[in-house]
Amino acid sequence: MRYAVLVTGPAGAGKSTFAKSFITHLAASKRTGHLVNLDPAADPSSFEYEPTIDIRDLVSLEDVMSELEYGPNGGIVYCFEYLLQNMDWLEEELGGYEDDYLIIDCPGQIELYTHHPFIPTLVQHLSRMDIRTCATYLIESQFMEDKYKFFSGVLSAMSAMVNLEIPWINIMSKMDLVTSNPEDPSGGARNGLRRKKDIARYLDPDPLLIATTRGDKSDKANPRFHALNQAIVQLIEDHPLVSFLPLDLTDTDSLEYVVSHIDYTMQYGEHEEPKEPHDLDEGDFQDLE
Ligand SMILES: Nc1nc2c(ncn2[C@@H]2O[C@H](COP(=O)(O)OP(=O)(O)OP(=O)(O)O)[C@@H](O)[C@H]2O)c(=O)[nH]1
Ligand SMILES: [Mg+2]
Repeated sequence: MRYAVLVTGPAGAGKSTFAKSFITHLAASKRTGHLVNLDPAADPSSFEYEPTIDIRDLVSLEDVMSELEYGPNGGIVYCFEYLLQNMDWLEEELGGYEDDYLIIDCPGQIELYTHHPFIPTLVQHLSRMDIRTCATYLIESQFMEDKYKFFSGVLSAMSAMVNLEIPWINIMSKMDLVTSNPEDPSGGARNGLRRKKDIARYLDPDPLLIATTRGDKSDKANPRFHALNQAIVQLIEDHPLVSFLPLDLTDTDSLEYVVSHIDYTMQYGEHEEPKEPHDLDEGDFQDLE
């Protein structure tokens, strides 16, 4: 059985950093993971881990920009379209990895998740290849500093996930930036997240956070804005699809918690046979003699 974890989310959410930490964590637990880079704009010098499969071997953003005169954003969309037309390339690249865990680092372009069928199409191909897939959608903790930004993140997560027929996990990344640090003079109060309870209202989004309170100036200034907020509150209340797992990469337990959720949603290991002693090389015993 093969497994794949798609790492998606808006630009700069910490996808590549999470993917790297994930691989490191698997290696430390003696599990084999492979990094698949699907970001045609990734900077090769930033790879701490050489990806096993790299979209840039198929199509490079630089070439698309110089030869087809695309800008960087249209260029990425073009690269992804090209990938979907050449899925046999990916199938071939993926062919040789049995019993493995693939971590697929995706680009941060929001269009790829909201108005193109890229991820659903990719997911269909993966399931045709008998790869059990789960998706993660990261948004960064700084989004919690601004209620409106946060809810636009929630809505983007919702719009990205509704079309998918695979398990989906939302992750609030960079939690190390919000834990109230005793050395921070504001004690985390700067972003209004002093108390655990406040954070909980974001991780399990409480739509009342954006319900306009009476006496709020914006309420008087623009009644339409108020009506829109009410509609969004209603939408989130009626469809509580989105909640976030906090991820603090400076804390191994936090990463382990997220990984165990991912394993669980994919029912990882359910089909694994216990390893027989003959799976070990004879050489393994020589040291014991
Ligand atoms: N404090 C903190 N910073 C982080 C964390 N994860 C990522 N960053 C920083 O956030 C920035 C973006 O991280 P990336 O991992 O490149 O984000 P990405 O989602 O892959 O970005 P794109 O591929 O450009 O969309 C970098 O400067 C990282 O060092 C984290 O857990 N904590
Ligand atoms: Mg990245």
